[in-house]
Amino acid sequence: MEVGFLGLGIMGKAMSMNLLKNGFKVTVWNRTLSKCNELVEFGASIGETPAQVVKKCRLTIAMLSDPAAALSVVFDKDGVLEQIDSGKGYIDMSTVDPETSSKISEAITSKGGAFLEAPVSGSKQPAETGQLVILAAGDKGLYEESIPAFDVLGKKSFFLGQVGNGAKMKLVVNMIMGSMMNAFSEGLVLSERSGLNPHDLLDILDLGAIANPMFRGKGPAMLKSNHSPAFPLKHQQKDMRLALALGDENAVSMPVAAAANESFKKARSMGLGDLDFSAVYEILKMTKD
Ligand SMILES: NC(=O)C1=CN([C@@H]2O[C@H](COP(=O)(O)OP(=O)(O)OC[C@H]3O[C@@H](n4cnc5c(N)ncnc54)[C@H](OP(=O)(O)O)[C@@H]3O)[C@@H](O)[C@H]2O)C=CC1
Ligand SMILES: O=CCCC(=O)O
Repeated sequence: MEVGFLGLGIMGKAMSMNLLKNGFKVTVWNRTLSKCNELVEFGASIGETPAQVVKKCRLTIAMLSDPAAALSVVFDKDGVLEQIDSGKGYIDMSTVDPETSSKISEAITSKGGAFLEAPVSGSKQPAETGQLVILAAGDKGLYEESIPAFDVLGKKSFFLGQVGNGAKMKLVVNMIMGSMMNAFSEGLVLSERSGLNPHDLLDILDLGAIANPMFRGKGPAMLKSNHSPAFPLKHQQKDMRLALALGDENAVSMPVAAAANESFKKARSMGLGDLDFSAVYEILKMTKD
């Protein structure tokens, strides 16, 4: 199957590589076109614009940084809208808010195309090994047609109904994750400052009711101040902001998430946005009496 792929950042590169390795023909585009070269070495073709990719492929997947990028790739000159038509599908796997997703959906479907939002849970390594969790919503027919690709990209796909539900689910999950990362970081700092060995804390957490892959996977690197980016902090802060807006719309009080968002914002303002979101630990560590 010929698949187009727009956006070759941390996630898009790993996902498109996975499709190539599993026998899909892939045509890639990235705003910084030089990032396509590595994929070409593995057999990908290059589309010079999003429109060219859509013209060539029946299915096009996008994995872009944020709502502004997702909208730009669809609506700007040489964008997806110029070539989408009936018989073609567009799948946006970026993490965006439901309003952005709905805007894109309306534009695509008004030109006869099919649209699916399909944000993912899971980071760089699950993207490399095809272990993502796919949170799809929108056109059911396109979802079914996309299952061979989703089976390569993920370990499980959910179809959540109408457009917006995938985006909302993803924001809820990441809101919880961002809050957990803050609580975890505070716990590491508290253990160190109160004279405990934080490595003992990691071992104890891992044996108890709140053991989880995030603490297990990131804890040891955090204690070495290694925040090599798997999930950039700037994207986690974007997700907290979008989740808080969803909370506003639904009159849900979220003081824990709001506090976590402040920590991520502070970390961004200190230039840590391109590091892993675990770097929020560094700003909590800086707080002194
Ligand atoms: N990293 C992770 O663990 C996960 C990330 N996500 C979500 O997936 C999406 C991608 O994340 P990730 O790969 O980490 O992000 P990166 O920052 O590594 O990549 C972002 C991509 O978006 C492109 N881009 C940014 N702005 C624009 C624009 N205005 N027009 C066109 N392209 C643009 C970048 O192009 P260029 O190379 O030119 O800068 C790049 O291809 C985000 O929505 C993120 O929240 C979801 C699950 C996990
Ligand atoms: O959006 C990013 C999610 C990262 C993860 O699920 O580990």
